[in-house]
Amino acid sequence: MKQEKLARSAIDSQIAGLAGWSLDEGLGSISKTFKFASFVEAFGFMTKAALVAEKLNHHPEWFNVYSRVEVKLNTHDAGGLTELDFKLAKAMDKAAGQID
Ligand SMILES: C[C@H](O)[C@H](O)[C@H]1CNC2=NC(N)=NC(=O)C2=N1
Repeated sequence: MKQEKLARSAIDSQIAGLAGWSLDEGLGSISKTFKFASFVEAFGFMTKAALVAEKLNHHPEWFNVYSRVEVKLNTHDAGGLTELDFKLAKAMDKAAGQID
């Protein structure tokens, strides 16, 4: 399904409903750093998030060191942010909430 790139107004209202996510310069992506109590918890989060990402066919750019996971979301096919990025962001927040 072709995803439409969101306009600034739609991005603003979507980000207002999220906690801890920030809009990157150029409005091309959103980012969040998740912190956990241990590497095992961080990796558990990544495992949960990976399964959701695969189901959505929408994949994060992420970076992990020990208990920290830095996540960046965008839709490369659309060259910007789409509904799918916000869907995955919410699913990742949920996955993180199930960890600690
Ligand atoms: C061919 C395949 O469906 C596409 O490349 C999908 C896969 N996962 C994706 N993930 C993300 N984040 N953006 C995309 O545009 C995207 N496209």
